[in-house]
Amino acid sequence: MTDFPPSLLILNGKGAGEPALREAINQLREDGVEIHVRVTWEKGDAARYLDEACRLGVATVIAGGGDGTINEVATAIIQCENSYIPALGLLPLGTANDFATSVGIPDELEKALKLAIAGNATAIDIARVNDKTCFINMATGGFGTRITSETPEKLKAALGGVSYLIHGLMRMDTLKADRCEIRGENFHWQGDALVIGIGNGRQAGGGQQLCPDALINDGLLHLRIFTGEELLPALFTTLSRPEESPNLIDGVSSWFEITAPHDITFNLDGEPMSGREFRIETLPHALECRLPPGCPLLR
Ligand SMILES: Nc1ncnc2c1ncn2[C@@H]1O[C@H](COP(=O)(O)OP(=O)(O)OP(=O)(O)O)[C@@H](O)[C@H]1O
Ligand SMILES: [Mg+2]
Repeated sequence: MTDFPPSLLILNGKGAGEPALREAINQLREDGVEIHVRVTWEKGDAARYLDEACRLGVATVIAGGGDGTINEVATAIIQCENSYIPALGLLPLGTANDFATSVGIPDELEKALKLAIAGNATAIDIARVNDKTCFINMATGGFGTRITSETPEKLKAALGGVSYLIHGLMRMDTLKADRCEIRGENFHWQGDALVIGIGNGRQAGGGQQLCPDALINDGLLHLRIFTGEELLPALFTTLSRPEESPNLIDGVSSWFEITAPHDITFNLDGEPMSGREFRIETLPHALECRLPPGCPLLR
């Protein structure tokens, strides 16, 4: 175990109190593994800790948290100007953990931690929105957006991924289609959208497979639009039997442009961003990530 390369774990403060994690870290250290731990309090902390990781020269920066934490660490990695850039490791400690779940990170904390430190580093894509904000997993707009961005923190903590769906059902009064226009390579669509999913990864909102064929290292984004003509019934048949639904529009492109006459809120890995114009593009092979063998999201 002593030949494990050094790493720095960036732990989201929300999940830092876990005694099993302390135990697992202590065990690794006893086995001679060099592992630094830093805890975040607010947005921006992950980027500051990445600077420290570079100074320490660690091989891996582990994102300990949910999709939002992975997003912050991955964004900091691709913006890093150091000559040696650490790989990303994943330790799922969030609510939905959609990215980590879909790439096959083990549930068991100790196994996930070992994989994060010593797994094979593979180049993966990231998506960038309006030349600035990134997402590594999914951007969801419309109804799904409201589900995630309005789920109260406490409910999230108590119910895990399921709370996204329950909260969405409680807030059916907010269900409303958004008119928009979407362009991509060989793609153009205009109409009323209920949910828009744009995926580098496949699932969002606690297990909803919005882009079931997406791969994270193919340089492409997968788009799925749930059209709004039939509102609620459409959404439920679509989520349960996607292959039979007349309410789905799919597209694949390395970029998409979305414009709307009213503000759309997109959730980028679970963190909201509003506007009327979005240009989303992939940055192919922008960072290295330690993934399990046979990861289903690699081509
Ligand atoms: N100590 C802290 N307490 C509360 N929030 C924090 C803390 N540190 C960071 N954050 C914020 O937590 C958010 C990211 O949370 P994250 O996505 O990792 O967990 P989650 O939302 O519970 O899980 P998931 O996205 O997988 O459902 C970011 O907005 C970040 O700024
Ligand atoms: Mg989150």
